[in-house]
Amino acid sequence: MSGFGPELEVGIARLRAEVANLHAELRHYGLVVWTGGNVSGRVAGADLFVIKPSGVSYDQLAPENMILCDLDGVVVQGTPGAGRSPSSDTAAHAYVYRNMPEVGGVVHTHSPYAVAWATRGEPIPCVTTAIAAEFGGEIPVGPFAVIGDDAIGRGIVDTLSGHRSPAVLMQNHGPFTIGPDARSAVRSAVLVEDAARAVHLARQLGEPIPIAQDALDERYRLASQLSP
Ligand SMILES: O=C(CO)[C@@H](O)[C@H](O)COP(=O)(O)O
Repeated sequence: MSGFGPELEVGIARLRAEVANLHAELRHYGLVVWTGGNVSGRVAGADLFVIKPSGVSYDQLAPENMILCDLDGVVVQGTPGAGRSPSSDTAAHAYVYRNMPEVGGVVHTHSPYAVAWATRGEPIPCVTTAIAAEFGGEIPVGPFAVIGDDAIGRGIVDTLSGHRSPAVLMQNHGPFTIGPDARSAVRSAVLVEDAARAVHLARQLGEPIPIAQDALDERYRLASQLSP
């Protein structure tokens, strides 16, 4: 126990298990290789989040080695997993949690089709009903930014604030997704790769047909109503 009070301890323990398990989904859908990529989740009722350790094999990820951080990305000492460094993208996740209070989960992957679009700095156009439903329009591109300070987080927040899309393609890097919880952010990470692949394939055949704005809006509205 780390002195947070019993209710918070239970919440943190549940989130550790959820975040650890969700990493298996990244592998299941082929979104990551080696130790790249990361999932985090905000602790309900506290200025804390849980994220994976850096450089640890996916096979070894477990609730007890997930790392608890404050919203500045500083590891909470004396908690399980605190002996390791948190994922190298921790500062970006922390920036998002600090600046987007509605966000409860953040995911980053190097899923190959989405990375390919990111290398071109080209938004993925909304040319399927699946893209309209999940992203409500094109999937935007964020600025080029390197790891080390708040630049990646700022790029995510600046691009996604007020945008329907829960996904941004950070230029020359890859997709970051957000959601009300970690599972939703993982779902968007899966769907952004699916969109990137489908539109890439469509372009091999010619120029995809755009969806009329009113039809796109209606599809998004319906999907938002049905969304769990
Ligand atoms: O793209 C990057 C770095 O921005 C990440 O995907 C890292 O590859 C994550 O690795 P860990 O530090 O989490 O092991």
